Order: sequence, then structure tokens, then C-alpha cells
Amino acid sequence: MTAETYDVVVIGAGPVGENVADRVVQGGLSVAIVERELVGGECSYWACMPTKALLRSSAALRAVRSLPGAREAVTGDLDVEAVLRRRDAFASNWKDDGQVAWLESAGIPLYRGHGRITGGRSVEVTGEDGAKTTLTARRAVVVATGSSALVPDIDGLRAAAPWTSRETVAAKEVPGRLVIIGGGVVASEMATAFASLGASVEMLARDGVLHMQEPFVGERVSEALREAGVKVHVGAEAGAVRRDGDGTVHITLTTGEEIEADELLVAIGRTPNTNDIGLETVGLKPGSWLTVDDAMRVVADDDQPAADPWLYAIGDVNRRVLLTHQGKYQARALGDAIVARAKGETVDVTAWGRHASTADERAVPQVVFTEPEMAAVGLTAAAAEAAGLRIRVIDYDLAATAGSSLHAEGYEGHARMVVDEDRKVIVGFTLVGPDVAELLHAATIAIVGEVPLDRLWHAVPAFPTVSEVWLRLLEAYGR
Ligand SMILES: Cc1cc2nc3c(=O)[nH]c(=O)nc-3n(C[C@H](O)[C@H](O)[C@H](O)COP(=O)(O)OP(=O)(O)OC[C@H]3O[C@@H](n4cnc5c(N)ncnc54)[C@H](O)[C@@H]3O)c2cc1C
Ligand SMILES: NC(=O)c1ccc[n+]([C@@H]2O[C@H](COP(=O)([O-])OP(=O)(O)OC[C@H]3O[C@@H](n4cnc5c(N)ncnc54)[C@H](O)[C@@H]3O)[C@@H](O)[C@H]2O)c1
Repeated sequence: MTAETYDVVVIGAGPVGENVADRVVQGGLSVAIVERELVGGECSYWACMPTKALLRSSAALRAVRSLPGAREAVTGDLDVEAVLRRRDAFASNWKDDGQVAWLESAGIPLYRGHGRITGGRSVEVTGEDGAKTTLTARRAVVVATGSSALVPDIDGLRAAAPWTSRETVAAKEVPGRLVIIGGGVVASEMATAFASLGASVEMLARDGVLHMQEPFVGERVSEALREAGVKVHVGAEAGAVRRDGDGTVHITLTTGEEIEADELLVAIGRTPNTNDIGLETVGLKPGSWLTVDDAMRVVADDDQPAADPWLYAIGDVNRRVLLTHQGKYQARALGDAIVARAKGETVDVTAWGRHASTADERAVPQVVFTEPEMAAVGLTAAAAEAAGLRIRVIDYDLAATAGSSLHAEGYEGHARMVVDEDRKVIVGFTLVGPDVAELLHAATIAIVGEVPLDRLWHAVPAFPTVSEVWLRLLEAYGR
């Protein structure tokens, strides 16, 4: 047993853990990071990056095929092997040498192994060989252990060895028939990817497709998935699952209908990686999401800090927003706050303050890389109404801009702006359409900056771009 002391100990070297460690070390404190798998976490090897690599080539191909003059230059089909090779490269071939080298260059010692809080301000790291190291934190222990795919208790499901997002994203071959349980983000993106790679795909979308977004998103994405050959069963629920000796998976729906597949992907959300991290030593329940206050301190059921404030949780594990960019935003704020406290400076976690993560509640941007893409930030109309806001909703047909008509033949898309009528500012913005991802940041800035609509009239979109939708929405709103 060895023992070391640092100012800060971070458990989990995913994108969020890496970022908080970097911030702390840049502020002049010492930090150690603990990782049991690959430095870089889910995002680098089994989520954000490799999924987008799986999707990008077919998106580019479809874009070319929508343009006369360019489409004639494309004679072949998607090269599936080349797409999978590019995916492998984006997953760094599931090796973390590059990220380990970055940790070294940043001055962040890495402890490989499973981290467990042992009460006090200590974390015990158990290496693969069973060797134990105790890391004591002078100022803070930060839990950034992320989340894993949730597998529900469906009769026979676990025994049938279903794919989660991990096996799907890292697949070495494209299955002939892929059935997906779920209609959320992973399900929609993977249905898009695997249909384009040649699989016959069926989705069991119990609650609809992308149903947490504005309703027109799910409608347009479902329609496009169907056009791409995906069978979308809205309202369908798996009741039992069985895998045959020959590998065929039989999924019996609650209606009695049976569907067969070569692989079954379960994509119904996430569960926190907190089963075995010593939560019981600080009075918390193992396996639970870690609730945090505005300062990212872990709080107990009574909303009071669970451990005399030294225990923090950021990223997926605190369930605020399960997105890399938002977790990294929390990491920057928390890292700077830990440094500020150490220097005796003021920590400001009031709304939009230097150490607050206010955007988590009001301005979370998300892009879903389906075909067409969906991009949204802030509140949907339904969420704004539920929050008690007096709103006005402005819709516009994206295909009616000069820019979109040039962008692709038969461009179809839609934009919605949700305005808080009492403050005359935008609180929500959603787009669905080809290549709308890069349009989103303008909306994020308008929401975070609380730019008054009167001032937005002076933000003139260039002609002929798809961004002209901003002008059209303002014209529809009226001056
Ligand atoms: C298929 C898929 C696609 C996605 N695509 C996107 C996208 O395009 N854009 C986006 O913003 N988000 C995307 N996400 C979400 C994104 O992956 C997560 O929000 C992000 O990875 C969270 O980062 P994190 O650092 O909190 O956790 P993780 O990335 O899960 O990292 C946590 C790390 O902690 C380690 N760990 C856990 N427990 C311990 C322990 N006890 N001891 C030591 N180490 C431990 C894990 O091994 C892991 O490396 C996607 C998710 C999925 C599943
Ligand atoms: N492009 C991106 O930003 C991106 C891509 C992939 C994943 N992610 C993130 O990863 C997280 C996980 O994604 P996800 O798709 O697993 O979760 P999700 O929350 O997006 O979707 C889960 C879906 O499963 C359905 N569902 C829940 N329980 C069910 C059950 N028992 N049976 C059938 N359906 C059920 C829900 O209604 C929902 O439609 C999300 O929070 C997402 O933000 C982001």
C-alpha cells in the first residue's frame, strides 16, 4: 500500500475529469486523476467521436447526391470497410496513448485502477494487479465517473447478450438485421448510421422518436428514417427476448408480434457509474445519481452537502445534462472555483456568475446527427409553458430561404423560435434540416446573452445563407 497527497483527486478520466484536472493544475494546484479503463472516457472511444465518424461519410454522400452536377460524379456506393476504418481511427483504435501523453504534458499524474472514496478526503485506487494506493485530497475529491448504458429488466434480454451503444459503436461488421429498443438520441443516430451502412433496421420507439424535442423534430426524423428504409414502430414495446442457437434474436412485443434480428441494440438511457465508488462511506446510496448544488457539491436527500464540502460531482454522473460539452463547462467552472477557494478569492455561483453552470438550466445546445440533423438550444415551447413563461412561438419553413434552396435540391427543414413575451428575449430555438448543426451557436449566443429582439434586428444574416431564417423569424414575429 502506497499513499500520496494532492490538492485535488479526480475519479474518472473522461472528458469531464480531464478538464477539471487541467483547470486545477493551470490554477497552480496539484491534482491526481484515477482511471480504470481508457483515458478519454466514453466520449472518445464509444460515444461522440466514433459515432459521428460512422455517420459522416454517408451524410457527405447524401449531400453530394442532392446536387445536380455533383451527383453525376458519384458512381459507387458507400465503402463500408473504409467507414469502419475511419471510425477505428477516430476511436484511436481503442488505445489511450495520446491522451496519456497529454496528461503527462499537462502535469497530471495518472493512477490506473478503480477508485473508491474511503470517507475522509481519501480515495483508494485498486490497480489491475490488486495493488492499492491511497490518495488523500487536501481540498477536493471530484467524482467524474460518467454513466453506462441502462439495460432494462425485459424477460430474457440479458441472456440474449444484447448490444449496448458500446458494442454498436465498435462493431467490426454490419449486422444484416438490427433491431433497436429506444427512440432517443442513441437509437436515432445508430438507426441512421446502420441503415446507411446497409443493415435492415427496425426501431421499437415506445415513446416516439426524439420525443423530448419539439414535435416537428420527431416527425421529420421518423419520416426520413422511413425513407431510408428503417421500420419505425412507434408505441412498440419489447416484452420478451430470446437468442437462438444460430444467433438469431427473437423479440416478442407486448402485443404478441414477433420480430427477428441478428443483433439487438438497447438504447433506453443511462445509469450512473456509482455502484462501487464508496458512496456508502459518505452516507449516500451506491448506484444512485449524484445530486449537486449550484457549486457542484454532492448533496444528500436533505439538500445539505453530503461530505463537509470536499466532495463534488460533474459530468454525466450528476445527471444535470448528459452531454460532453456541458460536462466540460461544469468542469471549467468547478476547477476555477476550487482554485479560487484555495487562493481565498470569492466564489460566484449566482446566475451567470464566473463559477456557476447556469447554462445547464437555460441554454443547453444539442445536435443530433441524424439525416436530417436536429439542433436545439434552450426550452421547447412545451417546457417553457411548463416553466410558467408567457411565450410566443414563431415557426418558419427552412426550405423557404434562398440559402437552403442553393444548399440542396429538395431541401426540407423547419425552424422554431420560442420568445419569452415578458422579457422579449429568445428562450428556445430548434432547427431540423440538412446540415443545421453549425447554425445552432448563433441561437445559443442569443439565449445566453439574453439579446433583446429589438437588437437582434441589427444582426443581419448574410445573403444567400440558410442563416437568413433568423431574419424571416423576426419578420414573422413583427417589429
Ligand atoms: C453513443 C453515444 C453517443 C454520444 N454522442 C455525444 C455527442 O455527439 N455529443 C455529446 O456532447 N455527447 C454525446 N454523448 C454523451 C457523452 O458521451 C457523455 O456525456 C460524456 O462522455 C460524459 O463524460 P464524463 O466524463 O462525465 O463521463 P465518461 O465519458 O463516461 O467518463 C467517465 C470515466 O470514468 C471512469 N470511471 C468510472 N468509474 C471509475 C472508478 N470507480 N474508478 C476509476 N475510473 C472510473 C470510466 O472508465 C470513464 O473513463 C454520447 C453518448 C453515447 C452513449
Ligand atoms: N448527439 C448527441 O448529442 C448524443 C448522441 C448520443 C447520445 N447522447 C446522450 O447520451 C444519452 C443517452 O442516450 P439514449 O438515447 O440512451 O437516451 P435518451 O434519453 O436520449 O433516449 C432514451 C429513449 O428510450 C425510451 N425508453 C426509456 N425506457 C424505455 C423502456 N423501458 N423501453 C423502451 N423505451 C424506453 C425513452 O422514451 C427515450 O426515447 C442522452 O442523454 C444523450 O443526450 C447524445
